[in-house]
Amino acid sequence: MERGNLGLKNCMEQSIPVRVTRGHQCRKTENSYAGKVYTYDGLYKVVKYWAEKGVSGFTVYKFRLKRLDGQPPLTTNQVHFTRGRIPNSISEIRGLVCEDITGGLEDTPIPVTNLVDEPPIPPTSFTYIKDMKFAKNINLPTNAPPGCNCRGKCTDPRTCACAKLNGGDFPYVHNHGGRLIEPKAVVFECGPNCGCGSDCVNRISQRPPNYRLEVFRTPRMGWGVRSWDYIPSGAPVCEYIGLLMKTDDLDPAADNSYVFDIDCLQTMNALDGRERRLRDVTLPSHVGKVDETSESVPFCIDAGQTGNFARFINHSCQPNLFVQCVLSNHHDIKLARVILMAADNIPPLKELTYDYGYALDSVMGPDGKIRQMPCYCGAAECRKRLF
Ligand SMILES: C[S@@+](CC[C@H](N)C(=O)[O-])C[C@H]1O[C@@H](n2cnc3c(N)ncnc32)[C@H](O)[C@@H]1O
Repeated sequence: MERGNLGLKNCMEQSIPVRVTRGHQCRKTENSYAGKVYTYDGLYKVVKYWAEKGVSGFTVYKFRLKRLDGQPPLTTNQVHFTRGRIPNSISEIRGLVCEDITGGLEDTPIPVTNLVDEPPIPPTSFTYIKDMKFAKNINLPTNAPPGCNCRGKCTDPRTCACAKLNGGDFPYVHNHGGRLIEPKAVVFECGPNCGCGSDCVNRISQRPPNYRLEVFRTPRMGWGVRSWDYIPSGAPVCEYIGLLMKTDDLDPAADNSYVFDIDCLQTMNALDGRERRLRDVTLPSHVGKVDETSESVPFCIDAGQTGNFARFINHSCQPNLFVQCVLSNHHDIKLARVILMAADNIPPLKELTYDYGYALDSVMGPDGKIRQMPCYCGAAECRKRLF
């Protein structure tokens, strides 16, 4: 015996458990280069081995493995189960109430389904946009950062000026269409004055969303969003798009459920420690000061009337997305782009969620009284209140 066979025999004789990984065939288009998806099955004990003649006449060793008790149930069946539920065409979508909420604006249509209401209704009173709108009194900085001198794609972090802003390396890696290596205080992407093109690894969040998404009616949280595709950890899912405006101009009496405060300080502080986040980048002085003493943030994105699908993403106390502030066209941190990124490997059909970041008792009604909202995220560690 040699290599794997010998290893398994030794594990049996010395009672050492082995880790089992199973390979499942999948279409090559489903985010797999090899045409296989692998799932971890857990720890097994090798209970027996024997030799047989294989089909080509060689001796083949076979092993019987028994799964150890006390481990979480196998997820192997779920891999087949969720794939089986993903529609192949519009006519297969159950509960379809709108074929494409984007009205053709996004490259991939986003259908809306409702299997909850009777009669089923689509979302109302909102217009889909895919690019940010700006309130009249918002002036984006006009002096775009000088950028890098790279050509084509940025590849050498030692010479790329944008990599230097990110602490000396590129924040993203290319694989799976581009993934953020780890959450950062702020990500500096390449911008209009950089020599590189749209394929550059340091422009990943500027590319259009490339997952097959669905807006669906949840039983208790209104509309929600899920993906039919597997989303790898660190992949940008979308930018929060709506009307960028001054927070002071919000009508306190209006329904502000779709307002996202551009609060990079809060995301840098990892939502009061609820999120894992490294303070690994010292902010260059030119990005503008985040006022650590101020209670309110100067700018917000209101997606109430107009917005993209990010406005339908619900809160969870154990979310699978996180908020990443990104600077590209300018370096004013108060007006950073808000990108939602995968915090985990997200299997198909799992609802996409992020932590809205509210501190409890922090939301006041127009009457000045504290408002409370129950949380229905269903997470094991749910705080039971959104705010
Ligand atoms: C940005 S919207 C999200 C989309 C929304 N569900 C819809 O139907 O359009 C925020 C609102 O969704 C609801 N919501 C989001 N997450 C929730 C949660 N975990 N528990 C209860 N309601 C939630 C609340 O009504 C909240 O004000």
